[in-house]
Amino acid sequence: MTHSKAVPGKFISFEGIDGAGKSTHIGFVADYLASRGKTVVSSREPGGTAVGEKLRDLLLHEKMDLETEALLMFASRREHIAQVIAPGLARGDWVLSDRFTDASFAYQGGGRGLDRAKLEALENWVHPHLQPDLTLLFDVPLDVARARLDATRTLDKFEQEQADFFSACRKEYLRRAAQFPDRIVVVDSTRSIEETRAFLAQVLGKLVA
Ligand SMILES: Nc1ncnc2c1ncn2[C@@H]1O[C@H](COP(=O)(O)OP(=O)(O)OP(=O)(O)O)[C@@H](O)[C@H]1O
Ligand SMILES: Cc1cn([C@H]2C[C@H](O)[C@@H](COP(=O)(O)O)O2)c(=O)[nH]c1=O
Repeated sequence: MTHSKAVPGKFISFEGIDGAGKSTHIGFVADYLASRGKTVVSSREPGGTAVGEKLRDLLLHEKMDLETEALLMFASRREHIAQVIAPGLARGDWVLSDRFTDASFAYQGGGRGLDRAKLEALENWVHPHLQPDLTLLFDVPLDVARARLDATRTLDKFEQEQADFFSACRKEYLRRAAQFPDRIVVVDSTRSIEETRAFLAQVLGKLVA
């Protein structure tokens, strides 16, 4: 339990560079948990609330100053915690979030080069006592992620970034996985969807037990 006050619910975040495959597996995780009697809330960042979805639209489509981008990510997060995450955990739900603060360290910190101390200050302000119970970091080489994205959709502002940007994001994600080994589980997302599901079931089995 990584919340300062004991809460009955659990919080799982899903991370990875764009195209790594995390969104594909959130539905599987939700079904797995529901089949074991858990009430599941699935959400995302930026977004997850009415205000957050408006911020998401700005963040994914408008060019802006790097610090504005970081601040808006944390503004969306603050609203998400207040409206969705904290109430869900207090009810005893299992809250699944497609991205959380590791993404700010990876993208605004690693990818864009924002000073890590500024991100830590924002983290300490916005959620001083809340961390996910488990973070699933979907990891793939850049070329695999890019091929998956190119095959599927029109690219947003972040997805249009170049390889060196994603390389720096991935490096920061993996650095954080090494820093927080008890929380972050690296998922080898080069494997097939079926193999990945089997691995996720093993990881979740330990948390549900
Ligand atoms: N293990 C896998 N093997 C092959 N294809 C996969 C695998 N996982 C996901 N895909 C495919 O890759 C594409 C991107 O997956 P997905 O949308 O889950 O990525 P994502 O990490 O959530 O990306 P984003 O962060 O940009 O939303 C989808 O078409 C999905 O079907
Ligand atoms: C939370 C968060 C997200 N981002 C970026 C990462 C992605 O490129 C987009 C979200 O799109 P997705 O398809 O829903 O994953 O936003 C970021 O840069 N910083 C953050 O804190």
